[in-house]
Formats: sequence, structure tokens, C-alpha cells
Amino acid sequence: LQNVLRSGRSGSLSAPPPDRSNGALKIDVNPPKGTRDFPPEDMRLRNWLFQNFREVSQLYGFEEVDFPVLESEALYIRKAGEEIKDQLYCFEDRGNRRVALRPELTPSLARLVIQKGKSVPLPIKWFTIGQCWRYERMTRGRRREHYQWNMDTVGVPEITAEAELISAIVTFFKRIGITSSDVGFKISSRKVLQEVLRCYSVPENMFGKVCVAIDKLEKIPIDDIKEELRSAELSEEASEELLQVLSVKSLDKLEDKLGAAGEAVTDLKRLFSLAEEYGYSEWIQFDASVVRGLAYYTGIVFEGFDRGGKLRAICGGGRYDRLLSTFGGDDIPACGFGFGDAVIVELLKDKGLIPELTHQVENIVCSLDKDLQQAAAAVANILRGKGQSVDLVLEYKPLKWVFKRASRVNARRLILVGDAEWQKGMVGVKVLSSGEQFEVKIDELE
Ligand SMILES: CC(=O)Nc1cnc2ccccc2c1
Repeated sequence: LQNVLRSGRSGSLSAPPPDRSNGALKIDVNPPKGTRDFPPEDMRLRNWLFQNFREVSQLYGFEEVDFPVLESEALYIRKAGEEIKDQLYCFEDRGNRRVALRPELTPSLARLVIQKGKSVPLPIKWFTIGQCWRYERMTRGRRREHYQWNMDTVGVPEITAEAELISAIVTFFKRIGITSSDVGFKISSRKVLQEVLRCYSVPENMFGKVCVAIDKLEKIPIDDIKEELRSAELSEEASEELLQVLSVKSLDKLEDKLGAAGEAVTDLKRLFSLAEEYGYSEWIQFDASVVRGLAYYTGIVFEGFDRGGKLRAICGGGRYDRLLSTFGGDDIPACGFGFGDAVIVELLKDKGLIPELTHQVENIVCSLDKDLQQAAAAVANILRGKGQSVDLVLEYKPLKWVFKRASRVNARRLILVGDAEWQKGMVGVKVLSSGEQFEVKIDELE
């Protein structure tokens, strides 16, 4: 009744009628909050980036795989307080299943590896490029989706697998013009934390939680981190020692602290000597403070950073030897990385490395009078049959219009189907760059 009185209108008490002030219902033409459209120019840049992802993956002998963007929520229920879990884009579907838009790709890869079981011989080397989602309160105005390139090696316990993955990313950077003075990799191992925690007999099941807490260093106040460590059952002494170790700046000092026999030191030394062999030593540095924010890493972890210190991590990855067994699979070692499509573009813009990518078509075909439209289509067909791209003018247009379109679509040639020429089985050709014009027999068009 209140609504009726207020609006002075009878009829539905629910939402007000659509706005037809301009005579039609206008939907919101923007994409949902936090998501992007890819109009042609942006799609050309994305395709260029993804083509480089693909070519590097294939250069390293990796096979492409893909998974549904929708997964069971169960893949991401980890009790380590990760940010990725707080922001899960999850819901209950019409079958009352708890599902989620994937926030990362590694759990899907693990799922497929387990599903394939013994039918896929090890080592598995797979890569994928997929859209990942997060649901953030838009207060932070951050994106809710991005595309990630992942490469994963499953079934190789040796550090050689990590060395290959970093080499692949270095190769990618070089291909797009990024050098080791633009970016570097901070490298550490979670075994550093593990060895410290073992000294203070912290229970294993607190390991993921500790790593997630440590990953927030420099992002949240140190006292909040200490609080999180306390809730992970660390004593004051253990927390102090842990924070101490994380500020160690060299492998030698780490060796002084942890001893030379531990796996943390031996793994890292192996990786740095492999880097020598690959010739990418100047790209990497030991940095004990790198832990990465995903709970499942168990060994080497690394992240690509911009040396200008302006941007967030460009990429990141590491070893996750326990993930498959936590999903009920065999105890198979694995390592991989994720490389997002957002930060790298910011870096390329900063470095003036965004390539000039223009739309191009070889031919624009048009008929010079109304009843030669079919003839024009036949000419287009012949050219396409020879693998030549054709933008066929689909309705009769004055020549001025055609020239304008030819320059907009960046056509190399204009093919004119005119009555006089057609009678002789010929068409007119105008090379737009030189202005050269000639007639040619249709079956001699190439
Ligand atoms: C810089 C950026 O866009 N980051 C981003 C954007 N969307 C995401 C979606 C899911 C998980 C991580 C994400 C990360």
C-alpha cells in the first residue's frame, strides 16, 4: 500500500518498471564488475602474448591441456587461511552442488593427472592458458578475472624440473624484449621454513598456515603476522627465529644458519649451479623472504619481479610434492608456475615494448554495379580458395565508401568487379600502396 501511495501507481509492488524514457529498454553495455571485454585491438595484444606463451611451452616440449572454468569447490578448500580461498567465486548450482569458478589452475591439473592415473606415463609436462576468477568486494576496484599461463612438470623429484621452468620463463621474457635488467627472480625454498619449524617441533599440519602468514610480510603489520604465527602454535622464540632466517640475504649465510647438510641448502645450491649451465644466473637471486601465498608449495619457490619495484609479482611458482596425495592420488612430486596476463602488460607499457599489431586483409572485393553482387562473391570465393583473405563488400556502395573501408581494414589490394571487365572474364585490381591499377583474368588472380 505504501508503494502505491508513494508512487501513485497501481500494479506491481516489486522493482520499478524498466526505463523506457528513450522508447527502448537499455541494458548495461559494460561487462560485469571486475571483468574485461577484448575488442579487436586488445584481442590482438592478448593473442600476441598467448602465442608467445604457447611457442615457449612447445619449445620446451610441453603439451597443451585445458579444464572447465567451473570446478567443484572441494578443490580449493584448504585450511591455511589463503587469500585465494577468502575470495573464492563459489555458489550452489541448480543440482545443489557446491561449485566455484577456478581461482587458479594447478588443482585442475592435479585432478586430471589423478584421473588419468597410470595411463599417462611420467614425467608429465603440460601447459595451459586459462581464465581464473576471484570474488573481491569491489572496494579495492581490482579485477575479478585474469588469464594465467601455467607450465607444470609432474613426476620429477629433481631440481632439474624447477631449473627448466625458470629457463622457459627467461626464454619468454627474452622473446618479448624484457632483459635481466628489467626483471629478476627471487628464489627460496620452503624447506628453509620447514627446517626451522622442525627445530621448534611445530606440528607439520601448521606448515601451510605458517607459509601463508609469512607471505603477508610487507603486506600487513608485523604484529598481525606474529599473531597468525601464534595461532599456528609457534612459540615466541620460534617466531623470532623464523623471522630472523627470512631476512638472510645469501646462501652462504643460510648455510651458516641451517648447516650444509639440510635439503634447503642443497636444493638451492643445485638450482643455482643449474642456472649457470642454462646461462640465466644474472636473472636469479636467493631471497629467503619469498614464500608465495599458496599453501601447497613444499620446496623451491620463486617469483618474477620488476627491478623497478613498481609492480606486483609478474609470475610465481614452485614445487608442490604433496598436492596430488592430498587429493587422494599417489605420492607424485610436481612443480609449476603461474604467469598472469595483467602485470606483464603494465611492464611492457612501462618499457615501451607493446608491439604495433594492425588488422590486415589482403583483398577488399566490391561490385561496381548493383547486379554484380553475385559475381563479386564468386571472385571472393576464388581468392579465398587460394588462401587469400578477402573483405567482401556485402551491399552496393559508392567507390568513395569502398576506398575509405579499404584503408580502415588496411587492405593490400582493391578488386573491382565491373560490367565491362566481367563480360571479358576479367576484374580490375588496384594495389593500394602504389596506386598501380590493372586488369586480370579471374582465373589468373593470385
Ligand atoms: C593484477 C591482476 O589482475 N590480478 C588478478 C586478477 N584476477 C585474479 C583472479 C583470480 C585469481 C587471481 C587474480 C589476480
